[in-house]
Amino acid sequence: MLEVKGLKKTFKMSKKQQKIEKTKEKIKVAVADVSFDARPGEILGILGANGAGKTTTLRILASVIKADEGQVCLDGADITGNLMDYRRHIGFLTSELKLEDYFTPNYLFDYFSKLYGVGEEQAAQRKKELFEKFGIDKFAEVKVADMSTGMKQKISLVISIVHNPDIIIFDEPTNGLDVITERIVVNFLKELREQGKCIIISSHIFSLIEKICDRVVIIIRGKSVCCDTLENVMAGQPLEDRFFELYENMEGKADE
Ligand SMILES: Nc1ncnc2c1ncn2[C@@H]1O[C@H](COP(=O)(O)OP(=O)(O)OP(=O)(O)O)[C@@H](O)[C@H]1O
Repeated sequence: MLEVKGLKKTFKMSKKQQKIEKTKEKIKVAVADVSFDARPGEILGILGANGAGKTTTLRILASVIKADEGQVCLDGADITGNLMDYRRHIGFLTSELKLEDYFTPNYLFDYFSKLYGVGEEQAAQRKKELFEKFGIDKFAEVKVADMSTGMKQKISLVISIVHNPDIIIFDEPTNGLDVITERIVVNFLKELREQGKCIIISSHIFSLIEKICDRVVIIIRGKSVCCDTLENVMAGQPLEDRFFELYENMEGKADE
């Protein structure tokens, strides 16, 4: 089980950012207080508006950046105790990932398999399976530059899990995808859940969270305001209505 306790993360604001956000504050609190847990065999959805702190939370979880405060524990042990070992357990798909134009899917898959120390035979078998599943096989030798956005997204997804991790962290996994690719990705996430993987996705799309998540964390202005089963979070209402109820509640508190 992955436990996230009291995360806080601040960033220094650039002059440009201060101008955009119309503030003189030098520090941006991206994550103020986030706690939740994620379990094997479930899809946990992190729901929040733009700028709520979802990506920052996932980057901390994926050990790309360090929290200022708080802890991430895997099966009771703080991940900072053995980061290299922890990283073998996780696959991270970030919406910020840019694939270099001149590489091919074949090259990228082999490169990342070697990086994760996956044996050649095992990597070849996994590549065949994943490329077939996502329809990448026909494009295996085509350069990224000549691919559609959907195909690039599928390649990014596949290379993030070359090492068959048991914790899968996907930031906005269906963003920018056409309906067919979205369906393939959603079905794949459900398949991974059946295999007992622990899946954490972030999204601002209510219908996606309602469709596939078992449990939900709602982040509002950097704070996790709930972490419970989808049914309990919804409390008999559409998720969107429930979200705005919690949102208005937080806004009210901020005005006090
Ligand atoms: N490196 C950084 N430097 C300064 N501010 C940052 C940095 N990263 C994030 N922020 C700010 O922190 C806040 C939370 O950002 P984050 O990307 O975590 O939100 P998000 O919920 O993922 O939103 P979105 O859906 O728009 O990506 C935003 O206001 C963002 O501008």
